[in-house]
Formats: sequence, structure tokens, C-alpha cells
Amino acid sequence: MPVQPPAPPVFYRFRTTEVLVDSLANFVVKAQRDAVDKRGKFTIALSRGTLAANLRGLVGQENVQWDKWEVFFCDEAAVPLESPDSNYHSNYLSFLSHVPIPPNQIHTIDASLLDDLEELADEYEKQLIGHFAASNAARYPTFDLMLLGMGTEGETASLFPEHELLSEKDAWVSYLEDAPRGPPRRITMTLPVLTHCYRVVFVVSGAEKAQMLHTILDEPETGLPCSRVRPAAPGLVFWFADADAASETTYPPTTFRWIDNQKEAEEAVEAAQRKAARRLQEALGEDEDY
Ligand SMILES: O=C1O[C@H](COP(=O)(O)O)[C@@H](O)[C@H](O)[C@H]1O
Repeated sequence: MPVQPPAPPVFYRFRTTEVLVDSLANFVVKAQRDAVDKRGKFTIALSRGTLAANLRGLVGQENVQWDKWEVFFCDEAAVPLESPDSNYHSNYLSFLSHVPIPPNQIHTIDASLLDDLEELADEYEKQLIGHFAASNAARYPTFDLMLLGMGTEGETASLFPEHELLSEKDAWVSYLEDAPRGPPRRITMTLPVLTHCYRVVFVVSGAEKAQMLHTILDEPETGLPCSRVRPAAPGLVFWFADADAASETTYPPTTFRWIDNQKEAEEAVEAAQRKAARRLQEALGEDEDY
């Protein structure tokens, strides 16, 4: 059977960070409903950084089946779980501590292994295998939703530009001792795991991200880590950006709505492209070609 190319990224742009936060909460709740309907549970992976604060809209959401959530972390610093550098800790403060997800369904690193990064990564990979092996016999785990950030150099999770970890094909979780920003010692899910899920959402806010968001969406051929997260069909990739982060990007934004499959994603992006072309033609006047 011919392999389908990945769907184009769907780009949502929001007037303010508050609208982004509400829309993201709405999207996550829909994703969990879809996953619970189809597979009986919701597996979500969260990454480090400002993402945690942008998940605050989940607190107080109604009709969420919190008991069906299985929460993992895309990357984690080798620090105690109560450290301000811990990905778990940031997400705990912003929303996990405010919602009734059973604690044994929030899968943290084993903090007794912080001295040995290889063991720390292996143990986390075992947790993933233990969870996914029963439900999913594929080569890599298939998360229902992965929520990622974008660093100013185009990094995501703890996958940095030109780092050897980008070529990892076997491990689900690996480690690094030389992260160029933030805590240097970390573990991270690998690129094959990030590109093997049902939905990936990148969440980006703030003017300091504007130039890099332009590069990632408008010049994907640069091959920076964020551009390489293109899940194979039926996977879908979404970008949620506030107006500041989106200010330099020409990739056409799609109207915010629930998109469920590759065909809908392609149609939404084509419609957005036609709209952008019409606007450009209007701005240039009828006589000039763009
Ligand atoms: O370097 C990194 O940055 C991104 C984005 O972080 P943010 O704080 O600017 O949102 C983060 O997602 C990634 O895990 C980290 O390695």
C-alpha cells in the first residue's frame, strides 16, 4: 500500500494569549473525547517550558473524563520532581494539581536515578513500554496528543539543532548531558516517538518566537527539529500561536475549528492559501500579478 505523505501543518493564530489559552483547552478536551470514544483512554505527553502556563485553561473545564488520562512528559530535566526546573513540577503547578487525574496515571521520572542518565532514560522508556505494549503493538508508542513548545533555536522537547540525538531511530527515550540552554542533563522522547502520534500541537507565544516561527513554518527545508515533527498519516500537526509569535509568518492561518483527519487538514490549508492569495491580489490591485 502506498505510504501517504504527512498532512500539511494546520496553523491557528490567535489575537491574544488568553484566546489561545481558551482555544487550546477546548482542543485538548475535544482530543480526549475523541480518544476516549475510540480507544477508551487518553494518552497525552507534555513538554517543558511556557507550555505549562498555557495549559491553565484546562482547570475548571467540565465534562472531562480525568480518570481516563495517562500523562507522560516528552522531556524532563534530571532534577528532583519539586525543582522549578522539573517539567512535571511546572505542569503540576499550572494544572495537574487542580484536576482529579489519579496520581498513578501521571508518569514521572524515577527521581532515585538522577545520577545515572542512561538508567533514568531506560527506566522511563520501560514505563512507556509497560503502558503501550498492551494496547499498541507498533514499533513506537502512539500518543493521542503530544503538546510541544518551540525554542528560539528551533528545538523542541530536548531535541536541539544538529544534536546527534536527532538521528536516534531505536530508543523511545534517550538522554543528553549537554543541552545548550536550561538544565544541561535531561532525558527526552526521540523524534520517531514525536512523529508517531495521532496529534501533535505546538504552542508558541511571545514576540521573541516570531522569527523562528517564520523559519519553521515558511522554510521547513531548513530541517530544524520543530520542522521535522511531521507525523505520518493519520497523524496531524497543529500550531497554536499568539499574534506576537505569528507576526513574521506568511504560512496561511486556518480558522480555528476541530480538524479530524488528513483530508480536512489539507482542505483547511488549501482554503487558507486561497484566502491569502486573494488578499494579496486585492492589496496589489487587479492589474498586477503577484
Ligand atoms: O529549549 C527548549 O525550549 C522549548 C520552548 O520553551 P519555552 O519556555 O520558550 O516555551 C521547550 O519546549 C523545550 O522543551 C526546551 O528544550
